[in-house]
Amino acid sequence: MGEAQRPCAVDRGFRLLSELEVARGVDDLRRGEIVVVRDGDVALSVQAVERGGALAGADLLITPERAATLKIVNQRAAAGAGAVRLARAAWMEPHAVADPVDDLATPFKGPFPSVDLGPAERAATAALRLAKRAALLPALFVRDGAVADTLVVDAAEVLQWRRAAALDVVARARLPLAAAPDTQVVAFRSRHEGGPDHLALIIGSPGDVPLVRLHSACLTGDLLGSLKCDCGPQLQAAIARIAAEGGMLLYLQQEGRGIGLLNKLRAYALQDQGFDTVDANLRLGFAEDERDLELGAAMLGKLGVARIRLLTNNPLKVGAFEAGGVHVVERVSHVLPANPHNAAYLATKRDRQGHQL
Ligand SMILES: Nc1nc2c(ncn2[C@@H]2O[C@H](COP(=O)(O)OP(=O)(O)OP(=O)(O)O)[C@@H](O)[C@H]2O)c(=O)[nH]1
Ligand SMILES: [Zn+2]
Repeated sequence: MGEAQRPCAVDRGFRLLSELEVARGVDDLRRGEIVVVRDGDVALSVQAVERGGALAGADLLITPERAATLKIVNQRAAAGAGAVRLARAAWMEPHAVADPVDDLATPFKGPFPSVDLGPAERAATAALRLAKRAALLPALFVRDGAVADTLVVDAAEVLQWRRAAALDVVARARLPLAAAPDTQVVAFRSRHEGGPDHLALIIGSPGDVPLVRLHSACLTGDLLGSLKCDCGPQLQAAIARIAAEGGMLLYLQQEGRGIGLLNKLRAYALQDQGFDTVDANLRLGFAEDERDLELGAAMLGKLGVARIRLLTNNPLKVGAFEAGGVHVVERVSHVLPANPHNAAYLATKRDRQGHQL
């Protein structure tokens, strides 16, 4: 598409135009199209190709977390890089490299022939970041060279992109809740993204230092009553508690600690194989927590709130509000009773993620 057909992007300058290209890159990758990251390679999601197939002449790009799971330590990338490139070998099935579901059933022989990325590492890291934003498994086919009529995305733009930097309030309305009839909803949209839309519930009359809960979406827990986590009871208890004194509940659409619903369900399949919630994320190639928790501070900034009491057991959330310019005057513990299905999950959060339970 020519620039003349995108007047609003051009009017607001090159910066916005390249942000839009990043958003298009996310969409293209999700739809199974090839994307080029500037100064890097052609990238295509492994999931876009049928099992057994491959992109001709392409290598594979995976994250350091997935590489560690596959015990790939024979290259510099193991020390702090954001991407690992594997030369394709005849025995290597790309889908099995990308998806850990069969790791235990069919262990790899190896060794994996890794390729030094050199200066292309930035573009490779950016390409994997795009895959994560598209809620795909972070595993890509990569091939040198250009492809005609393909979107070219700027690596720096991908790497510096923050959800919190582009929030707009799009609606504000009354939303009486069963447990808190005096509630208003404020809906936010993340600019340049088709979704997701984040919500703030303003419950009762918040004081100068309101009680705030930052909740991350959990379809299985919030909506279906899953016993695997504590999200549903935490959500309901937070609403009831905030209703008693006035405050806010921020509902972030960052399902599965930011890896998306389908990847969270892949993580659950790994948990059925015996891995805990942290190792399941790492085996899939994600960090243990992929959320952009500074969104919470950005939302409160739009609502004019600078000091809060925060309902959480998670020290990362306290740090994220402080980093985003909202002072956490007090952390208020939010522990709900365990059940036989989530006891191990809660213990992992305490022992491996520093939750104060
Ligand atoms: N990837 C992954 N995500 C999970 C799993 N279990 C729950 N989640 C997600 O974890 C998130 C829980 O977020 P929060 O309720 O904000 O809680 P928290 O980070 O544990 O911190 P608290 O404020 O102490 O409750 C939700 O996005 C859930 O979808 C899991 O096993 N794997
Ligand atoms: Zn949950």
